Amino acid sequence: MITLQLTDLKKSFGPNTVFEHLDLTHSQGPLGIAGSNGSGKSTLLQCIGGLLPPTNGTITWKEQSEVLSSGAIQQRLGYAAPYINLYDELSCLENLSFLANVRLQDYGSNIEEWLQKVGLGGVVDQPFGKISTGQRQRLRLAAALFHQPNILLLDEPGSNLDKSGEQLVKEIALQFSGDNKLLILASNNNQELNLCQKVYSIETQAFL
Ligand SMILES: Nc1ncnc2c1ncn2[C@@H]1O[C@H](COP(=O)(O)OP(=O)(O)OP(=O)(O)O)[C@@H](O)[C@H]1O
Repeated sequence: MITLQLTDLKKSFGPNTVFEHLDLTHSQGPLGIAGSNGSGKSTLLQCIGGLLPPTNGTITWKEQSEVLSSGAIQQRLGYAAPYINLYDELSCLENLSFLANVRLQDYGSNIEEWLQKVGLGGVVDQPFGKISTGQRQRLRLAAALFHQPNILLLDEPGSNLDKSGEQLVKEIALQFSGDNKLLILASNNNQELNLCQKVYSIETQAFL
C-alpha cells in the first residue's frame, strides 16, 4: 500500500501564500483535488511531485511502512500536466525513447504499446510540436505511464481531449484503483473528479 502524508504544508510565492497548515493523508486509489481557478491545485501537485519545494512542512511517501527516498519516488512516479513539456522537434516515439534512456531502463515494447493505447499509432513519427493539442495531451499521458508507475499525478488530464480521450482517462483512473497504486488528479471538471474515490478541496482543506 502506498501512502502520501502532507504535514503542515505551506507554499508561498514571495508575499503571496497559496496554502498553509495543510494536513492530508491518502492511501491507495484515486484522490481528486478540487478548487476554483487560482486556488492552488497545480501548486500543490507540483509540491507533491517534487517540482516545487514547499515553503514549510513535510511530504512523506510510504510503501507499506517503509518511507520512500526521493530516488525511489522518482522510479515509481508518473506525472502528466500542461506545464510538463516534451521536445517539439522530437517525434512522439523519439520523445518516449528519450525519456526511457533518461530512466536507464529497457521498457521493451511498452513505448509502442502506450502510443497505440493513447491513440497515437498513426502519428508516432510526427514531431511533438506539429501534432494537435489533444494529441499532445495524449502523448503526455503516455509519457507519464509507459514506465508503469504505481504513483500517478495528473493535472487536468482531460484538457483538450475528445470523448475517446475522456474514456482513456477513465480507464487510467480505474487502473489506479488497484492494489499498491495511488492517483492524484487535480481538476475543475466534475466528470473527472467523479472518477476519484475521494475528493479533497484545497479551498476548505477538507474532503468533500
Ligand atoms: N511560479 C509562480 N510564481 C508566482 N506565483 C505563482 C506561481 N505559480 C503559481 N502561482 C500563483 O499561485 C496561485 C495558485 O495557482 P495554481 O496554478 O496552483 O492554481 P490552480 O488551482 O491550479 O488554478 P487553475 O484551476 O486555473 O489551473 C495563483 O495565484 C498563481 O498566480
